[in-house]
Amino acid sequence: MAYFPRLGNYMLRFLERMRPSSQVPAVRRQAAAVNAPDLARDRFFLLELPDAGLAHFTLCGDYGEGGTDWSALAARDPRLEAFLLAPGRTYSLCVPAVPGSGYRGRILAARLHQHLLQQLSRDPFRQCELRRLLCYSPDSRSGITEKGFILWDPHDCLEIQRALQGLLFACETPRPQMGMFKADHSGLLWQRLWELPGVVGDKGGTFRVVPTEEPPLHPLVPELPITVVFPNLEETRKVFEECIPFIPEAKEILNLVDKCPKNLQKGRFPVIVIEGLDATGKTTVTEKVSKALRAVFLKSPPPCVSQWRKIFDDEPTIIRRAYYSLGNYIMASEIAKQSTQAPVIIDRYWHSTAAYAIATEISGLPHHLPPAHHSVYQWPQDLLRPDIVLLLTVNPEERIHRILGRGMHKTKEEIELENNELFREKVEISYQRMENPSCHTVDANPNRKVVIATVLNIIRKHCASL
Ligand SMILES: Nc1ncnc2c1ncn2[C@@H]1O[C@H](COP(=O)(O)OP(=O)(O)O)[C@@H](O)[C@H]1O
Ligand SMILES: Nc1ccn([C@H]2C[C@H](O)[C@@H](COP(=O)(O)OP(=O)(O)O)O2)c(=O)n1
Repeated sequence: MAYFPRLGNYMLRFLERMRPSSQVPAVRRQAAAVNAPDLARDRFFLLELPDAGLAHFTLCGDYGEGGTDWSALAARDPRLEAFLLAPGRTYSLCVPAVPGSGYRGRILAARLHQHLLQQLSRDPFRQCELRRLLCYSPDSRSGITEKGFILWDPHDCLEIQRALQGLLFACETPRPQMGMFKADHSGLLWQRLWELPGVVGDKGGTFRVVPTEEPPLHPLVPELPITVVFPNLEETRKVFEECIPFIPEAKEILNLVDKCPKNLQKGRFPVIVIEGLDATGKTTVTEKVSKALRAVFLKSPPPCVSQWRKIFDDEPTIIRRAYYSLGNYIMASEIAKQSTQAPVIIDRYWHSTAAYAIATEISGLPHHLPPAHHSVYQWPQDLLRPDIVLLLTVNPEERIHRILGRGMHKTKEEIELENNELFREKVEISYQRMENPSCHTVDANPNRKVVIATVLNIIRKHCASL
């Protein structure tokens, strides 16, 4: 018992009980046939497959009541089976929602999810493959989503099972729910939920994994405005207030927000935003263009909050995105002030906050992103608007060439961007769907001189005073 010496024999006996039998017990299947099993209609799951496709399934309770959709029970999805029944052992882990507690519950669940992610990225789990799992209600109005993982251990080590047990025991209630997948003698896929001894309310059981159709909208889309793309300052503020007990810097940032004047007005000079993925040339362009236009150059997040950036970058997305969002509101008061004196050029603003948040949150392929004109692509009503936003785009090879040429320390997100062409595509599509103001796309592949001339040309055409 390398991991949990205190649990001793008790744990060993428990683990022994949890090792699955080679077949789903016949009595269960018989009971299912007699008692007319019901699909667990309130819990659907979404699994991100290795090719970034999404597979959806639900669980069929073996003692359910009500109408039985036998055709659905017989349904099979070869992609799901290939992944969940790969040689070795596949586990599922889902962080339960904290019911009825608003942002507080979401933040607690997000922190537990982040904690599990950190643990599952360490030894002994390094030998395993980890994928995103989402539990959702098929009725998007009624349900709160729960995030989790699928963990594939290609070697089916007892050490991994023990370590997972330890993770569960170490979590406070409500504990994550764990299960593992198994084929019966006819190759049908089942999930067996783990039952924790001594924990009231933890139900085990074996359930048929039934593939379901992809819903018209990615299940996370309806809740984006309360999870990562907050529609206004008041909502963002609420998230940060809940963070104060465990991140004291949240209070300092809220104090800065409170010092900003209300009902900001832009000055008479134009406000220009330069957007784009990392290494598309934003810094190069903003520096040269601000010189040419004698403009004030601003970078977001602003210096008064960027000292805490690392702290918030390490937090779950709900907190991280609230940090960048508040940074924009603080930035707005500087824009209002400076634009009374001179043109203002800004390296990133709201469009970065929204585009990165959407692309990170929505798993799968570009067609899973929220459809064009969705509310998450709209500029917040209470945030000072720029006059023009330019989006620099370069092809993936050129961008990687520039990143390598720069040779600087790369952030986790930059590495992900390099490795993950799909993520890059999703950020860029999200940028291009932004509205009021939308982005003017600039081909930034040519040499610096050409790109700067193009940018100046667009700005001068758009802003008559320049
Ligand atoms: N048009 C261009 N052609 C070639 N290299 C460029 C061009 N624009 C910028 N670079 C180089 O690419 C790298 C990334 O540019 P940078 O302005 O820092 O991008 P960002 O601010 O978008 O991350 C830098 O080394 C920069 O000198
Ligand atoms: N206003 C802003 C600015 C940055 N962000 C986020 C979006 C990405 O996660 C990172 C990118 O910032 P980073 O400083 O790495 O980008 P550049 O180096 O300027 O290309 O910050 C944001 O959400 N809102």
